[in-house]
Formats: sequence, C-alpha cells, structure tokens
Amino acid sequence: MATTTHRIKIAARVRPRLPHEIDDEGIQVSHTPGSLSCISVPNPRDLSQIFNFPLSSCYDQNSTQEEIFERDVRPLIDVVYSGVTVTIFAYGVTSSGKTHTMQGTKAEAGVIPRVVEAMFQQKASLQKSRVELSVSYMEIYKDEVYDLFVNRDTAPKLPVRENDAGQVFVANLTSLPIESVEEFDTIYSRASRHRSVGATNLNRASSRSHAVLTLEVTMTDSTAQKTLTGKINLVDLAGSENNKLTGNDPTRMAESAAINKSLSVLGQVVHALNQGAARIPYRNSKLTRILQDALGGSSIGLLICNIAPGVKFRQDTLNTLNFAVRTKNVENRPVVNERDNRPQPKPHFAAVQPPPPKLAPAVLNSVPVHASSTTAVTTTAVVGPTRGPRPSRVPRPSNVGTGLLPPGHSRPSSRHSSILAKPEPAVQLTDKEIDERIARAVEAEVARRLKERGEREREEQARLEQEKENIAIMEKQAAEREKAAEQKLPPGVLTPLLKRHRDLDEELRARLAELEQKYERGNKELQLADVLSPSSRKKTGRAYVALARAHSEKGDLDVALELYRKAETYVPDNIKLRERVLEIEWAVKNGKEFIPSPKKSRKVRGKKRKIAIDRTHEGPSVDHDSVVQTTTDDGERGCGDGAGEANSTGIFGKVKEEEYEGQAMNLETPAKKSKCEIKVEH
Ligand SMILES: Nc1ncnc2c1ncn2[C@@H]1O[C@H](COP(=O)(O)OP(=O)(O)OP(=O)(O)O)[C@@H](O)[C@H]1O
Repeated sequence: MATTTHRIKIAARVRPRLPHEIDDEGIQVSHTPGSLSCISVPNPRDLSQIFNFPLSSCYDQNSTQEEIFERDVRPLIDVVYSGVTVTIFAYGVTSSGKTHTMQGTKAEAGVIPRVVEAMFQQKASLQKSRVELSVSYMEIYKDEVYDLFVNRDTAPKLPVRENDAGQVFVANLTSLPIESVEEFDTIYSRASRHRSVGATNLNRASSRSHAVLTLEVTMTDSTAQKTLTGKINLVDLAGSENNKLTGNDPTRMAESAAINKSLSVLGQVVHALNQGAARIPYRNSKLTRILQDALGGSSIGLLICNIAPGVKFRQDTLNTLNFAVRTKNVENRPVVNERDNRPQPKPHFAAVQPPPPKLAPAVLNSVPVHASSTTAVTTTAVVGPTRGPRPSRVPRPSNVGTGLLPPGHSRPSSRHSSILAKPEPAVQLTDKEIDERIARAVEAEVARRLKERGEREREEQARLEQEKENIAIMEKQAAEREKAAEQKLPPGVLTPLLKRHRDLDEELRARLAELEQKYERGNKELQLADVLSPSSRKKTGRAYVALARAHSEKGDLDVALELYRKAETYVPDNIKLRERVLEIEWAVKNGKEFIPSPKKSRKVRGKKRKIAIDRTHEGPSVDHDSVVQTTTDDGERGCGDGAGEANSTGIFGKVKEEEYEGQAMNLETPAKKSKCEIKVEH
C-alpha cells in the first residue's frame, strides 16, 4: 500500500524597512483570490525584468505575527496532536527577521510562544488521554551541537547518532517536562540567554547559530491502550551572510563560514532531493543531519522565508526565493508515531520476524490522521503478535528533540519510559505455521539484503560517475581558461606559457645549428692537424692565435673568434686558449666589448719563468720545453704548468661559472689531464 506524500509548505514574509535602510520599492506582494499569492522582485541587473514567485502564503511588510500564526501555524497543532512530527523553519539572509518571526518580542509574540500556548490549549481540551508535554532546546554553533538548557561554559558538544531503525538523534540532550505556559517561559528565557548572539553591521543581535526548539507531546489512551507521540520542531536558522556587508571580524568570519557552509549543504540536500539523487548529502553538516527527517523524511514541513526589503539585499532576496521554489518540491512521507501498549504475545523462537526495512511504510497499515490538516498521513502502528515492542521499528519516525532517544535508552527527565512493553503470553503455533514463518523470514531477509546491496552499488556507481563528471568539468574548465587567456591577447601574441615554449624551441634550434657548424669546422681542421707533426701543430696554432689577437684588438671579434677556434684545433689542450674562445663567444653573444688582458712585460715573464725553473729543480723529472711554453700569459703558447693553470683557471673559471654556466665545467678535458700527467713523468 503506497504512503501519502506531502510537500513542504512555503511562506514568504517581507519585514518592514528599518530606520537606516533604503527600501526596495520593487518588491511587491500580491494576492489574487482563488489562486496562490505572489511575490515579485526586480532583477538586480536589469530592473525592468521582474521575477514572480507564486507561493502558498506571502506576507507583506504590514503583516502581523498573529496573521502568520493563525493562517499557517495553528492548523499544524492538530497535526502534532495526531502523532505526526511537524518542522517549521525560518530561513533568510541575516537581519531578514527570522528571530523576530520565530521568537518575536513581548509585545509581538512570535511563532514559538504562540505554539506553546496553543499546545497547552489543545492539551486542556483532551479529556480521554493522559497528555504530557516536554521541551528540548539545542543550538548548532560552528557545526557542533550544544544543549541550551546547560550552562554554556560547561556545555559539552553533543554527538549526533543514528539508531538501527535509521532514526537520527542527538545523544544526551536534556528533555524537560513542562506543565504550563509560565513554566515554559521561565525555562525558555533562561535557555535563550545561552544562545550565541553577536553584533554585526547588519544586525545588533545576530544569531550566530541555528537553534532548534522541540516540543513533544505524548498522549496515552489507557482504554485503547495506545500512545501517540507528536512533535513540533521550531527552527530559527542563522542567516546567510555576505562578509562585505556584515563587516565581520575574524571571530565573526569563522562563525559566518560555518553558517554559510551549513546553509549551502541545506541547499545541496534540497537540490539532491529534487533530482531524486541516489545519495542525499545529509551527513555533510550537522544541520541537515538533524533536519533529515524534515527534508524528505517523515515529518510535515513549513518553511518561512524571511526577506529584508533593503536595496542591498536584492540578490539575497532572489537567492532566498529560489531556495523556496526548490524546497516546495521536496516530498515527505509523514507517519503517525503510534505505539500499541496492549500485552504482546511472546513469539516462538522460530517466529521472530526480521526487522522491516527502514524506509518501508508502504508495507505497513495506513490510516488517516484525525487532524484538520488536509494531508492524509499514514500510521506506522502495527497491531498483532508479529509486532515487536520496540518503538525503533517504526520506519524513520521523526526523532529530533526531546524524543531523540535510541531504542532501549531512557532518560530520567523524560517520561517516556512509561511506554514500555508489557509481559507477553506464549502463543501456540503448529509445526506448519512455524515452517511457513521461517520460510517467510528467510525470504524477507534475503530480499532485504539484496535490496541493500543494490542500493550500495547504485550509490557507489553514482559516486564514481560524479567523480568522472567532476574531472571532466575540471579539464574542460582548464581548457577554457587557457583558450580564454589566448583569446584575450591580440592576434599573434602568445600566452606566457606558449611564448616560453616557442622561445625555448628557437634557442634550442640555434644551439643545434651552432654545434653542427662547430663540428664541421672542427672536423676540417682536425683532418689537417692530423697530418702535422706535434711541433708543426703548435706552430700553426700559435700563428692562428697571433692572427686572432690582431683581429680582436681591431675589434673584429667574429673573425678573431673564428681564428681562435681554428687555433684550438691544433692545440686542443691549451686551457687558456679555451678560456679565450669562451670569453670572446660571450662578448659576441651579448654584444659586449672584448678587452684582452694586457701582455705581461718581459720582466714579469722572466721572473715567472725563473720561478717555474726553480720549481722544476724540486722534482727529478721536468719537461723544460713545456715549462717554457707555460710562461706565456694569454694562451698563445702550449700547455701551462700546474701553477700557471691554477692561477688562470682561478681567475677565468670564476667569470665563466657565472656567465657560461655549464660550459665552464668542461674546461679541463681528459686529454689535457693526461698530457699534464705525462709531463710530470718526464
Ligand atoms: N516583522 C517585523 N516587524 C518589525 N521589526 C522587525 C520585523 N522583522 C524583523 N524586524 C527587526 O529587524 C531586525 C532584524 O531582525 P532579526 O534579528 O529577527 O533578523 P534575523 O533574520 O534573525 O537576523 P540574524 O540572521 O542575523 O540573526 C531586528 O531589529 C528586528 O526587530
């Protein structure tokens, strides 16, 4: 049997303009008899364009607290007394009037005090049953739940849990029995002082948390041996905030971030429900976790969208109304929370039924609720021996607030412990009946497991697809960004990344060409050098060097470089010559002037030669010829000795390291090393 669905009812309320505000004349509320009322808002970007939002209730700036209560809230009191959970939440941007609507002032009492009064009036009118009322009050501050009946300094963070029947509850939340309106007022005003409130530019007393007040009524009919439990959750949400307008300090910013995040998750939940998504992200915030039952669950909902009329709130007004439009499509499946208190027969060990699926009200009996509400709701009460005594078997009844107790968990302050199962007499079953029951139980269990597995697989599949989609979106966005960056540049101009690639490419090609040239040139000279004797090679080298030097002194660096390179082919191991080539290459490449180091005077050269000769006497085997050659200062003669090399490499090597980077590393070739070693052996 299918259960009846119920859509969340939406009301919109525009608050009056505050003294310092510029009114947004464009927001209009219109009522047409016989059809939905409508709220119209101009598009902030194009004022000639008007957006219309038809909603079941629209209240303009002159509306009163009484009007709203009588029209939209009072009918729900009957629904609560029929054993159904009702959730009313006030939604809107900061300073739009949520707290005013829910709480109000002494002179203009809001929804909460009026609901309490109506609940006590209804209680007084019930003769047959024993009626008990209790209240709980919590706030969700920075995604943590706190009990507002506990002093804030000592209040612990309360965990949100789910029992095995799928009921979400706040563990250890205080539930206080109340006997009168006055008693409630005392408790409530004390608890409200614990709520996190702070001043922002937009609201001197801005709620920094979401507050959930729950009134629970239990009606025990001793004649019919039934207990009905109804609840009403009154939720004053914190307002979404634009930190530019609120002028928040770091503490307020952190609060604001938590508020905006939880409201954004609320939007995601509503969106997912509208899309019929496999996974609804209730768990992404405590707010949605706690309101799970009101959003696509088993309670009846009323969303009051509060609207601030100021021009600066235009965009927020549109956001709020768009949220309202999406929410009105969310469907709930209300259930009556009824418990059968008749003695339950003790089931045979083989007759134990598997627990019914969490979301299976369709297989349960359906009865209309005796309420003035036009909504037909279903009861979850199951009468008869197959029904276990535990209330947790009710498919996802609402559990927010005072009744948020897991099965078998009782609280001293709560009076619900009186609704416990009575002793159960034994029942006589035939063997056939037992076999049938076992078969049914096994079938049901297998079906349940298969269904669960299917759901898990679908969820996983959806998650994977979502991930794939996200990756595709990210890739597309990256490509679009790159394309957009290119398009922004004038034709022919490249993005920095492409330009860098292009530059590198060109550099690489030039370097390759240079290397090839060098190779060819070197090859030719090498072939010549090969046929010469060592002394002729040195002479040819020296001749080239002399010629190169003459050109470099004239400033003809390209020719000088060419000649030095040729010289290098004949005396490849001359380190000074190599350095000279590098220096001139650098000067040519960077368009710098090349100033050759001055020739040392004969005297200095002679002195150096003397030192070198003296040194040669220190060791037994010295090549005099090579020593003489190393006394030259500019590389125009052959290989240098150890001292000369160290000196020249010390000076030139430093310059090269900075200017030639990697090239400087290869100054000392293996050929050079081996020649020096040979010299020492001589
Ligand atoms: N219908 C109304 N009539 C008169 N004054 C109102 C009305 N609604 C709101 N106000 C005033 O507007 C101001 C902001 O209202 P309120 O504090 O209720 O906003 P809020 O939406 O709860 O803000 P926040 O999210 O920051 O807590 C208050 O000074 C309040 O008295």
